[in-house]
Amino acid sequence: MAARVLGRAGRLAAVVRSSAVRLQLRLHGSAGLRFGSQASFFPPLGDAMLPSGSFNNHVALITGGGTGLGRAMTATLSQLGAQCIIASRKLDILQRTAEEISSQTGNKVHAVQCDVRDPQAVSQCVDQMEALTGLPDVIINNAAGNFVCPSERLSPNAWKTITDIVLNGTAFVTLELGKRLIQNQKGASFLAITTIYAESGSGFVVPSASAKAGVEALYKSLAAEWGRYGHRFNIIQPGPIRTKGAFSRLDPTGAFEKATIDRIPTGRLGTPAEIANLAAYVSSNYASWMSGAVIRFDGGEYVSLAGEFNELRSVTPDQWKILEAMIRNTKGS
Ligand SMILES: CCCCCCCCCCC/C=C\C=C\C(=O)SCCNC(=O)CCNC(=O)[C@H](O)C(C)(C)COP(=O)(O)OP(=O)(O)OC[C@H]1O[C@@H](n2cnc3c(N)ncnc32)[C@H](O)[C@@H]1OP(=O)(O)O
Ligand SMILES: NC(=O)C1=CN([C@@H]2O[C@H](COP(=O)(O)OP(=O)(O)OC[C@H]3O[C@@H](n4cnc5c(N)ncnc54)[C@H](OP(=O)(O)O)[C@@H]3O)[C@@H](O)[C@H]2O)C=CC1
Repeated sequence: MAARVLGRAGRLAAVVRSSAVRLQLRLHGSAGLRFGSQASFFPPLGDAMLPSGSFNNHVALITGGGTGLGRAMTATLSQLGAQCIIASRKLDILQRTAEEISSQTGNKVHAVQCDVRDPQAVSQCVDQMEALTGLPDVIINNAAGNFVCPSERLSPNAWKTITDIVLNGTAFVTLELGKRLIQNQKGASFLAITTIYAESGSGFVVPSASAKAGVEALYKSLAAEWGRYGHRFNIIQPGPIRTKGAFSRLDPTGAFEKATIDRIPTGRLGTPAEIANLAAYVSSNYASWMSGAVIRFDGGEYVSLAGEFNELRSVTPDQWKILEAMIRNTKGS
């Protein structure tokens, strides 16, 4: 009897061992489900989510509002009734965007040239804004600079350029407006756009990772300190959303796009309209109890990269039968 049981166990172990070799071969050949096919479960919606008029009589400043995600946020806020000011270095681009959005929504978008690295330029930009619209109700710190680069190739000026735009720029805009709003006893919503690797850090974008982490510390700190002046501070960490500015500097050949999509559990990149809806909600009076929040908006990419067993997604149901048998076969060993 014992010999029969041992014989059966031995045969099972042999089957399991040879199946395991086949399984390993197949895994190295990346068998299994294509993760990207899941996108059909998660179609993006493009229309504005909040009720029309949600930002009537509101003024919004969006840095980097001429392009990419900043442009999409400006379009949504403007559609919902806000008077917007967009600020960055390239006045021609700002003016084109402002005219296009104003003509679509019927609400005025103002273009103001400003390099956020220069505190004097920021102060002049706020002077200009005060004259045009008065102080803002909504501030979105969205302007950024970034490029992929091995850290051993970074010059001091490369480091300074990125950290000046991202951390110092955000601080200059936030402090200049904060002080004037406090003086005028006016409350406001501040939102910073960071990135998922502000939390984890990431090689090859080290100045950006360091500066974005600093922005998160700044916003969490001010959420605690300036609530007494009527100010809310929140953070959105976007995952990959195709914009010319980001993709041309982070994946210039396009070689990494497919692998990026494959690791996102919702099987696709985000869209500018989706983050614009989230930014509008966070900046609106519907979110008046939200402050100090860090909202990850990445289709699940962060947790997908973090979990060390997540690669097991490529194991097929048949392969699981084999793995399970192998694991059960360890009983008593
Ligand atoms: C596994 C790979 C996965 C790929 C995934 C696909 C994509 C995923 C997307 C996910 C995105 C996540 C986070 C995104 C964060 C972002 O912030 S994206 C926004 C990007 N947008 C911008 O950067 C717009 C603005 N950028 C610029 O204007 C410029 O790029 C710059 C350089 C930031 C600033 O311009 P400027 O002031 O004119 O500066 P320069 O004088 O040109 O340069 C200053 C110094 O920096 C050095 N430099 C510049 N470029 C590089 C480079 N590519 N490599 C190394 N060094 C560089 C330059 O030489 C200067 O230094 P020196 O004076 O010492 O020479
Ligand atoms: N797209 C993505 O996948 C992700 C984006 N993000 C973040 O989203 C935000 C928007 O990025 P995205 O729209 O993709 O990229 P863009 O390059 O389109 O946006 C960056 C904006 O910042 C402005 N800017 C750059 N330097 C300065 C400066 N010195 N002073 C003032 N404005 C400046 C640029 O305008 P100008 O050149 O006229 O100055 C531009 O409009 C950024 O904060 C980025 O870090 C985060 C994670 C993922």
